[in-house]
Amino acid sequence: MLLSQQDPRQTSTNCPDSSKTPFNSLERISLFELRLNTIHLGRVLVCRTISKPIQSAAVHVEIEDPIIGERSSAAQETDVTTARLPLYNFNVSGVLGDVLDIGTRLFIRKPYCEFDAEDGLPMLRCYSPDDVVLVPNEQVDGPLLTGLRWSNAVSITYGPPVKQQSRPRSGKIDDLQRRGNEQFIRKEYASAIDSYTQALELEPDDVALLSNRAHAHLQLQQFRKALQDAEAALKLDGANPKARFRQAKALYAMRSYEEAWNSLKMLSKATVETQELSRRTRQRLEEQKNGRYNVMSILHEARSTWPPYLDHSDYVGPMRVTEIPGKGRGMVATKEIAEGSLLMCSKAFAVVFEEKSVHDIVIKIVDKLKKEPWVATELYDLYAGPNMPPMSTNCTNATEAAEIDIARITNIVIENSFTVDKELWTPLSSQLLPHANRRGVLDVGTGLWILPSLINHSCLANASFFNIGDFMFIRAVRDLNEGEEVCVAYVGVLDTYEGRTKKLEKRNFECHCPLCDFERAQPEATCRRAKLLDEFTRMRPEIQMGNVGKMPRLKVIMDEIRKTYSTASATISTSSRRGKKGKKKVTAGGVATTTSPPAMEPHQLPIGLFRTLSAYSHLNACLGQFNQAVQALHEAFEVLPRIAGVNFVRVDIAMQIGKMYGMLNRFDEVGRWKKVARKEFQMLYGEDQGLWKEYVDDFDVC
Ligand SMILES: C[S@@+](CC[C@H](N)C(=O)[O-])C[C@H]1O[C@@H](n2cnc3c(N)ncnc32)[C@H](O)[C@@H]1O
Repeated sequence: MLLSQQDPRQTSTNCPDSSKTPFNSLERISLFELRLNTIHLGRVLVCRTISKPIQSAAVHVEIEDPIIGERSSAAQETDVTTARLPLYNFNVSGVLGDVLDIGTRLFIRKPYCEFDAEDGLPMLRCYSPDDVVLVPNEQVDGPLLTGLRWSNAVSITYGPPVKQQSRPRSGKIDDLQRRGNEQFIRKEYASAIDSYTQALELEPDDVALLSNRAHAHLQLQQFRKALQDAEAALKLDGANPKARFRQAKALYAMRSYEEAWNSLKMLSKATVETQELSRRTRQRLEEQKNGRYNVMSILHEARSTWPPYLDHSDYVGPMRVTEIPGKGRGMVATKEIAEGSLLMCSKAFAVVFEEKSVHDIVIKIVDKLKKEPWVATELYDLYAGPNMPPMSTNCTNATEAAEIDIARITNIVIENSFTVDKELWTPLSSQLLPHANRRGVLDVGTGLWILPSLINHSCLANASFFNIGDFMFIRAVRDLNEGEEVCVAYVGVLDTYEGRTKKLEKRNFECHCPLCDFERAQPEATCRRAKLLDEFTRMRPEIQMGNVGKMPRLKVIMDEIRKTYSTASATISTSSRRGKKGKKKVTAGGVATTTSPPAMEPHQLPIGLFRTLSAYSHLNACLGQFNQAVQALHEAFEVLPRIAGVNFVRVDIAMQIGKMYGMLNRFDEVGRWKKVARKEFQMLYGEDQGLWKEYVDDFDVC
């Protein structure tokens, strides 16, 4: 509404006016023309209500202007001006909702408009009930109504009531409907559905029954059935607002946001419920189309909801599913993708938030299949292990039961599920870094996500994932070439070759990432390194406690690990240079089969040194030898390139280096390393300022 600011309580005209002045002698004014804080004497506002009235200190209702003149039907919906109207001293004999039903036309004398003290939005005021007249529905014409048309938002036919052509409803149907309604109010939704169904058997074309049954299905989260009923009702009466709203609600719940939006557009935006659903639908479309998520607010949402099942859209970046030789299906980039880009956001198919057995999530999935049988198609399409060939099912009908194959579901969970964290910062850093002890060990659960399940593993993964509640976000941690395979890490790269291989063996495959191939080709050096790291692992608790007596042995272990790499690199081609990008192997099908190469060749990545360097830095810091401590951290940062799965460690290390420089009064370096940490952080979580601040505050506390 366009409003011009004037002095409070100013009158717009000197024209004498009283509550007795006949309406027909007043000049009509539109909402659009109203000036702020002005009593428009001699004027009358003709409008109609577009929401149900709410009774508090005043009766509150929303109104809209009529459409004046010829305008296209597309313009009608968007050009209509609406406003809020509190009616004080408005005494009603009878049910308020009946007296002031949606679509009631009002004449308002001396309209006055001001800003609401609470929310600062403009609204109309009407203190005297004599200044408001309700125009009966039957009255079509009259001087003030001449030439007025209304928007399509509220579909009401004005004029004398049309004689119903349809045959009268039998008393039995009325009884069944009443029973259904009572059951609905008692939240006995299944029984209500039963009653409406019995009534519909007698009268299949009853709009109210279909719409009510849709409502009951919505309560039971039987969205497809709700949609079927709402659509059947709309076929009989396309202007039925309840059926339309239920159609939109079902479509929203089924994550068909575009269709939900189209449905909402056909409906009045007047009610609070409709407006709220429209707002949420627009947000979901923005997320789905542009991958724009407010991560911080999603985090707040997850922290204030239990269980944190969140209401957000899925997003898929420039990637496609394709066959990857030796790996089954996988995902590849369809164009060059910059590091830090969001690749995917996905809502879990099923999730348990506490540490529970596989059985618990299987039960959840079975429940879901019973409620929404059509989701079986995407579930059974997932990899179910080497001994279970793919199963195709095409369960599209809401009433059709999905085949419940417990053995297959169990296998699918084992092969595809991800661990679920309750908080964002992974516990990995607190295990590795003695200084970093933030939120402690996190409660973990298990989740199954459909599209992320098609992403294969690499120890040198280029995509990292994290979850907030039941939402998974996946980002590229390095630049990706077009056609390059997108991989996440199923196991941590800081584990030894043997450790990683054993874990992957359980999943029935052997990893052929450049690091695994390199370590496999150097069995002696790899085995020696594993033994040294084993010894280090045993010493680590004491190192973490600050036992500086362990320093000499730690130094020996570190030097020995360093040697295992120099032996290996002497026997491996030394043609690759530091910083050189790896080459893609392109198959006949044109698909790159390598994962994104890290900045260095594997034998130049002495990743196994990382943990000892970090521990060595810690002991030096305990001795107050900050120069040596910071030097070791620098090396730790160098030996661990940006690899998904452990990249949070780089954020931590960069922060540690900054902190250490602070001890040395090198404040220029403090700022520089904070920037480095910020960049690493953005690779994982995007550019959310609030999230970064929370992390920094957390870090400063420890
Ligand atoms: C979560 S699924 C990944 C999608 C799967 N490739 C598919 O076709 O549905 C995990 C399975 O994919 C295969 N896989 C994943 N990463 C692999 C890799 N690096 N090398 C070989 N097979 C791999 C293994 O069979 C593994 O058990």
